[in-house]
Amino acid sequence: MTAIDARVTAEQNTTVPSPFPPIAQYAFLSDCHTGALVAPDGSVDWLCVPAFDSPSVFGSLLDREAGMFRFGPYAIAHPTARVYRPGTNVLETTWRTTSGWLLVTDALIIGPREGADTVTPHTRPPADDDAAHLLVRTAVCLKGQVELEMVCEPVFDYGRTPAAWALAADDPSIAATVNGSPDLRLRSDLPLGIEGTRVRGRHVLHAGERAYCTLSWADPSRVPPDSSRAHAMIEATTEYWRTWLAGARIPDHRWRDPLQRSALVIKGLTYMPTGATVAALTTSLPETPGGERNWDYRYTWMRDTTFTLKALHWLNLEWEAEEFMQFVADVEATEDGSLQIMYGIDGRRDLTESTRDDLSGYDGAQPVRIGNGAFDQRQNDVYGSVLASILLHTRHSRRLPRRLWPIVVSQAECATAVWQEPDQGIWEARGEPQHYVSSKLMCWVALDRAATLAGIRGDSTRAAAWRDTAEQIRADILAHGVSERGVLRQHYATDALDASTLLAVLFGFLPPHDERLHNTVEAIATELTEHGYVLRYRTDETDDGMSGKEGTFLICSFWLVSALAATGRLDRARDMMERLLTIASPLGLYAEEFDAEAGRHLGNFPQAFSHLALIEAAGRIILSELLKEL
Ligand SMILES: OC[C@H]1O[C@H](O[C@H]2O[C@H](CO)[C@@H](O)[C@H](O)[C@H]2O)[C@H](O)[C@@H](O)[C@@H]1O
Repeated sequence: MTAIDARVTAEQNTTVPSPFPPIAQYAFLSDCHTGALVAPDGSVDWLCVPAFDSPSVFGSLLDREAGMFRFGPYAIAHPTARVYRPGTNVLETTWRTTSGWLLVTDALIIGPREGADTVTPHTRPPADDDAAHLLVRTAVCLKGQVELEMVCEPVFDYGRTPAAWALAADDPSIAATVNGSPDLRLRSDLPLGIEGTRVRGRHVLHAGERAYCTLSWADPSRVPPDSSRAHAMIEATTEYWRTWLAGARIPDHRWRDPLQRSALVIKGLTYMPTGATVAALTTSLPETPGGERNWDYRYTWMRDTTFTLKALHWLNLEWEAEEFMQFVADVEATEDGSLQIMYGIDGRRDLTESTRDDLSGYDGAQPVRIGNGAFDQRQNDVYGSVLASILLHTRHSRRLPRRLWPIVVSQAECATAVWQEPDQGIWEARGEPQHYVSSKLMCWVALDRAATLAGIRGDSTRAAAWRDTAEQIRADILAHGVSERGVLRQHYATDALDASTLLAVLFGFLPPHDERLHNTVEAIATELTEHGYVLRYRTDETDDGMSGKEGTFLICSFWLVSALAATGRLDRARDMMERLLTIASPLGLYAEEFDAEAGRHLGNFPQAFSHLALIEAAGRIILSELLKEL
């Protein structure tokens, strides 16, 4: 049975339909300060303002009582079609009712203010002139007539504080919250009425007629006063995204659409004020349906972001690398000079985790976590991720910025100091520390890249010392990290497999023809897969401190594609890539995991990890195809 067949069967067998839409049914909007998830019925079920990691005002994603904002035809829940405007994060939803057709367009507004210079692909937008802190929703009746409904019911602080509204005394088309944090301002050309904690508007549109509503949480001067300005702002936002995307070098290939969508998702997960990226838009979408593997991903992991830069590099998008290097240069290291494994998007260090037991969780998956307890973990792969991206950036820009050299030195020293120590590993296991092979091989990456950087800087003493340490690490891994059958292990005390050892291929730890690499890739492809998709490890073989079985991990599946391509098995790589592309959400998005049994996405959404690995996998195959043609 294919994954799609399984999904159809699972849906047919469901007797009581869940009130929560499947994760993959959500559309993603972004203004590079925050993002929204729009359900198929036209309801914004997730929005945190003003920033990605702020408390939610619309939190129906995690509890049906925690706030929503619907704009669509009255009493109709299923749209006819949903698409992004090509090359943008602007959503268009088409509805067919018994009496007519309606088109709704949704965007979080981003781009230069009116009158400001147009943004060109490689020019940074003027400071804080990027997001209008405004959600704009427009509707046009395409045919016949349609009764349009708007219901706006925010609940502040993750569903804790219902909104109190007041209509503006001088303008009844404006409703503002009077107890909000921040204050919200709703404007529409529909007649507005306050019903307790919600504002509602309803109106019949005839063919050719338009309507709009906007919700703002900052500067009221940027709120469009009428439908035509609302429409113009959506056009400007469309232009903004297309202009940004035009700066990417995306090959003219059949995978152009998924590559573009992935680039737009990653850019949409970037917090423009600091250049940090969030790992995903959401918190606590479950990795195990109904289970406890629920995490808050609205933070910046050094690992995730540096992998992101590597992916953007494939698309020649270097501006983001420049921004993130500045973020790295600015963040505060810990006392021993090491970087934390993750930070807040504003660079803050304390991400203490708490649970919100008053929320039902997505489809009953509890707890809902705010903050992430992994923030002070020791994960020794981080130094390698950071140094690999500094080297990539240096090669691309043909210079090693002076401000980055102290980071090179401190990260190389940290890797030297810790590579022999056990850690929590790349998967942030909450069990006992172990000698994870992928952590050690990323320490090898750290010293290998640091040695190259020292050579570029002309520091031959450090270059030689770091090269020497890199060789010691390599020897240690080959002595203790390879099982008797010649496969890289998860950690030194087990023969269990772990998909993170595929990083040995991706970071060039051994030459591509090395037998141990081939054995590892084959073992993962055949023994660590479900329906052809890759698990990061088997939860029954690994103590990660959690209960419940999780889905297959999408980054690992794309890593396998990259590894197959890098080790010369191009046909298999291509086949697997095509299969992975078929399981994208209807709008081309990926969550963190895929439940291959039930054919559904699991975990936080959309997830940078999955999209960045898609870009690298596609890039490697396309490059190999080109090289073969030469
Ligand atoms: O599975 C346990 C851990 O899961 C999360 O970590 C995962 O997401 C991170 C962000 O994308 C990624 O960097 C890491 O490699 C993944 O394992 C969660 O954030 C952890 O707290 C949790 O222990």
